[in-house]
Amino acid sequence: MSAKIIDGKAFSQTVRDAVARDVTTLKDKHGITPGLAVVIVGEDPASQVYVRNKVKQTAESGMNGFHFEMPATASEEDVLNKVRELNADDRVNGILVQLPLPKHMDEAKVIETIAPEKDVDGFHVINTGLLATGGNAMVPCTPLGCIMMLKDTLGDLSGMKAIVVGRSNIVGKPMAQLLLDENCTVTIAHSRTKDLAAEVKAADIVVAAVGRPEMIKGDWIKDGATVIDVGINRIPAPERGDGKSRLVGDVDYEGAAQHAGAITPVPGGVGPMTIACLLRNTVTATCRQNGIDCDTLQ
Ligand SMILES: Nc1nc2c(c(=O)[nH]1)N[C@@H](CN(C=O)c1ccc(C(=O)N[C@@H](CCC(=O)O)C(=O)O)cc1)CN2
Repeated sequence: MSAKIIDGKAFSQTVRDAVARDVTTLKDKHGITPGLAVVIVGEDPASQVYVRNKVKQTAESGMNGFHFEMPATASEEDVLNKVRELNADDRVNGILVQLPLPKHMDEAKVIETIAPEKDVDGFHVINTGLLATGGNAMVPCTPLGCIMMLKDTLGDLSGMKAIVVGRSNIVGKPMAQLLLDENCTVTIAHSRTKDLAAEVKAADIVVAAVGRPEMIKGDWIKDGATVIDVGINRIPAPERGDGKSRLVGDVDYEGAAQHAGAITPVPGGVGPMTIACLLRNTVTATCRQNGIDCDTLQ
């Protein structure tokens, strides 16, 4: 068996095109230009790349972008004050503080300071609570992108067995919730799970979000299963001979592609969908703040 490759780069472009159309309608019919504020603290090189892409794609979609860079030496209070200022700014519909934050800051405190209706990351406890109880939540971008790819690939997910490997607040837990909302039978696996191979083998849908390079082996995958690899791990690549590293996911891609029906690559799978969904969430937040039904925009 050779798996269909789920092209997150191409899919994210269709999401961004739809967002750009919605932004045009918001401007033309409602006189509103959505605004997204991105705050980065410190100089983590990967975060800088992600934020640069967010800022660029915000502008390309026709939204207003507000970009704030703070030094790693900034105090927690400086960051909280920036968030408070953005909460009060009517031009700003969405606020995102890039993670991870420097070690001396309490990430939860920063996230809980963002106004829940502007929390386009969906990390605020109000939004995680709404997601868990079937309310009108802002849904975290990476799980949202994963569920969109799964529905696009498989259609109705109802009754399927899904496993989420990883239980982080920003990916694993909301992912499991979204799969449950699609009527999947969901297992959440983690470092203490016994016989992970057998648990994965039973699943029609495997979402790997464990943060360990190629931990999920190819022969664990059930024939025909759909594999969504959230991992982005940079590992040494001596075979390149140029001293550079390479990116791999949490799944042994070559092995898994022999068994899976469909699989996301790394790079070019889940990653690009994360930023597209951030833009989608900013439009959603703008609509909700202005009493507009988002479904009427297209
Ligand atoms: N406030 C947030 N912080 C972080 C989030 C988040 O959703 N909100 N997620 C990640 C980082 N992230 C977005 O912020 C992100 C990660 C990866 C990609 C991506 O497109 N990856 C590419 C590969 C990029 C590379 O070469 O390194 C891919 O997978 O094709 C986009 C966004 C943590 N922080």
